[in-house]
Amino acid sequence: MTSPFLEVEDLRTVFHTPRGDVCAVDGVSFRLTAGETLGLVGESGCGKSVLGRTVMGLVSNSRTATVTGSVRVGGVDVHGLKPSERRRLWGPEIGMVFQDPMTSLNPVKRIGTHLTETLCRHLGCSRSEARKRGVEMLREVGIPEAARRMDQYPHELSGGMRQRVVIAIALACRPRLLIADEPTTALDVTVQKQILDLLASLVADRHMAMILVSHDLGAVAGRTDRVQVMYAGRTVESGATGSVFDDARHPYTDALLGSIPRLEDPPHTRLRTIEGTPPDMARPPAGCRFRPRCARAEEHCGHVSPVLASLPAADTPGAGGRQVACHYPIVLEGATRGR
Ligand SMILES: Nc1ncnc2c1ncn2[C@@H]1O[C@H](COP(=O)(O)OP(=O)(O)OP(=O)(O)O)[C@@H](O)[C@H]1O
Repeated sequence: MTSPFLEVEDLRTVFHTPRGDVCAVDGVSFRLTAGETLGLVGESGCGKSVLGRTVMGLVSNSRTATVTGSVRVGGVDVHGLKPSERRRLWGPEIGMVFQDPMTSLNPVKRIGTHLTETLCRHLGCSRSEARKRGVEMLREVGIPEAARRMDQYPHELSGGMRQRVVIAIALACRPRLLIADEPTTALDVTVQKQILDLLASLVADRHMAMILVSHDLGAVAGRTDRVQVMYAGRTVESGATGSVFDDARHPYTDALLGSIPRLEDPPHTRLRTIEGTPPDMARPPAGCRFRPRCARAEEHCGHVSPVLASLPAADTPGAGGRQVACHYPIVLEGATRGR
């Protein structure tokens, strides 16, 4: 079996705020091998971005945050490193693409400067070599007239082109892991698919591992091998993407999937919505955090937190590794377990 390139074990990220401690990521674990892609999904505020940033080491132990558990990248404990050592992982080991390309690009620097600075700093290229490689990278991410674009400023490019530049920068040092945090949220809907498909094909060509963070289930469907559904800082369900989407077991996953409009639905079909709002993370409810919004909840759910447990292989034919954290998971018709 291939050893995992990324190992996240029982990761907890707690922010110390004036309102009290906010446990944004609460005991999350997963592993990724080279060439494997993971979708992290859930509603706004469930901890997806904080998880991505903690994996990268952008959030670490400080006066305002406490990180426990472990993140190992290529066997190296990210949070055991000094800040300067951690920064050396960014580029050659881990690349990151954020939501809004304008926050990643410096508006007063030319596109070429962004790329050549990254290549010179991390790979020790000469300026002419870095420029040559920069042009190649822009071509690889589908930017026409790449040489001319090198001399332009970010504002001279469309939003989609800017995000392609950010992807080129993130991949310039050939990282082994890419974390893409809502990479298309700020883009026009017609450009979103192009960028997601570009990311998926680059990651496959380079046999990289990728974490695709998204609130949009459609974005991760068909573009990730596995999916991890998060609710209020915790993993509520995980497994092979197709298996989770076809056969959701957690009531939250089921509700999320039910809120996606489908072309085959008759006209005027009402979309299902999830009643209520996610909990205040400074004061999460006791027991199962989804209980106040869950139609299947029993009294017990308000007292005891469900643990993330593996489903029996016989219960999920053809889809090993399914896990769910629910006292009363949805069961297939004809099954004897649950309700
Ligand atoms: N620096 C911080 N200090 C205090 N709380 C924070 C900080 N960063 C994030 N949080 C809180 O952590 C929780 C998780 O935030 P996070 O940004 O990870 O959510 P998300 O699932 O990525 O949502 P979105 O899709 O809206 O970005 C939220 O309650 C948020 O308010």
